[in-house]
Amino acid sequence: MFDKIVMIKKRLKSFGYAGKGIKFFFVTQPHAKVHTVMAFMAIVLGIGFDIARTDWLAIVVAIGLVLVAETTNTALEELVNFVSPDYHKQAGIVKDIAAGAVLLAAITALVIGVLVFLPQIVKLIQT
Ligand SMILES: Nc1ncnc2c1ncn2[C@@H]1O[C@H](COP(=O)(O)OP(=O)(O)OP(=O)(O)O)[C@@H](O)[C@H]1O
Repeated sequence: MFDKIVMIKKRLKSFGYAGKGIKFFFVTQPHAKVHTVMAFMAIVLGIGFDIARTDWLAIVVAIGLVLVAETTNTALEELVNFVSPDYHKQAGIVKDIAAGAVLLAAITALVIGVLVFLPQIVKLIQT
């Protein structure tokens, strides 16, 4: 019983650390604000067009994918800045690849957004 309480406390502490990381991301990264606005717009459009459940799944995955890529990119940038504050070719490659991952996620999200909302917008224009 006591062991279980200790384990639950440890889990809760881990959530706290993760929350600190997410807070750092949203407070320090200008890109976080851009993604938040984009996600908000997608949610408003989804509600406005009353999109299907499967479309909501795609939108939620797209938003999550971009946020996961951006937070991971931020973590890698912090790590690189810590271990290699001076110019180093490999440090640059790590940052470039992490930035590339964000770009890939953003392009995927854009394609999902077009696939979900473009037919709705065309329908709206035609009516
Ligand atoms: N220590 C380094 N050594 C070599 N090249 C680096 C180093 N730091 C940054 N670079 C190069 O400069 C680019 C931009 O790095 P920077 O840290 O400014 O990232 P950023 O994408 O502008 O991040 P942000 O604006 O979110 O802080 C990297 O993608 C990399 O090519």
